[in-house]
Amino acid sequence: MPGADVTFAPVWLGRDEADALLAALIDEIPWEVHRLRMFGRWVDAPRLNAWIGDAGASYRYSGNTFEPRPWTPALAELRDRVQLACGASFNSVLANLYRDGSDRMGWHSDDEPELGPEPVIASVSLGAERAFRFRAKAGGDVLSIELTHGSLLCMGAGAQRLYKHELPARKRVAAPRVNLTFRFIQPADRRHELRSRLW
Ligand SMILES: O=C(O)CCC(=O)C(=O)O
Ligand SMILES: [Fe+2]
Repeated sequence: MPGADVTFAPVWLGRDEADALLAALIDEIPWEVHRLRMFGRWVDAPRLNAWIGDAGASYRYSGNTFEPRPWTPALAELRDRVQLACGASFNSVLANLYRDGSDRMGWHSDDEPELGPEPVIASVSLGAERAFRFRAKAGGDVLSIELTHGSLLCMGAGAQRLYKHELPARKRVAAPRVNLTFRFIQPADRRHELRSRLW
């Protein structure tokens, strides 16, 4: 991917560990339906979500402000390992539960101001294998990769600034998939500093 620092480990977790983690997360995460503002209307997100993180790591997207829920035991342990693997620090995670192949996420970049100018975002996938697609904002071909059970995708510099990504529906899939995107939310005072530097 020209200009973007993206790495992918298809078998980051072994099968037994990935199976156990999938079951634990479906059970212990407080899943909810997030309502999103789209083209002036409020709609239910086509998946379940939870925003989890350190106190103060609140996140604004699609017309909402989400206050973080506390780390669960499995997520706190996983965060430490993801930090080592991707070489970055994370204070929060957006958890996505795709109940079956109809659940999906549309084209977007994770470029909200609280993520800072060149965020590192680490994405762990568990459960049903689904396609993940990148498209350069400048145009050109779509790049598709299969996000396997137990895989780790690190999206670094350039990935959000230059590209959009999506998780399209895959109707034949009946099994659930959990995806975790670990993020670093800039503290509120630092956000102010980042914004005022633009003026
Ligand atoms: O489910 C995925 O693999 C992608 C999730 C995603 O792009 C996000 O949470 O921002
Ligand atoms: Fe994303």
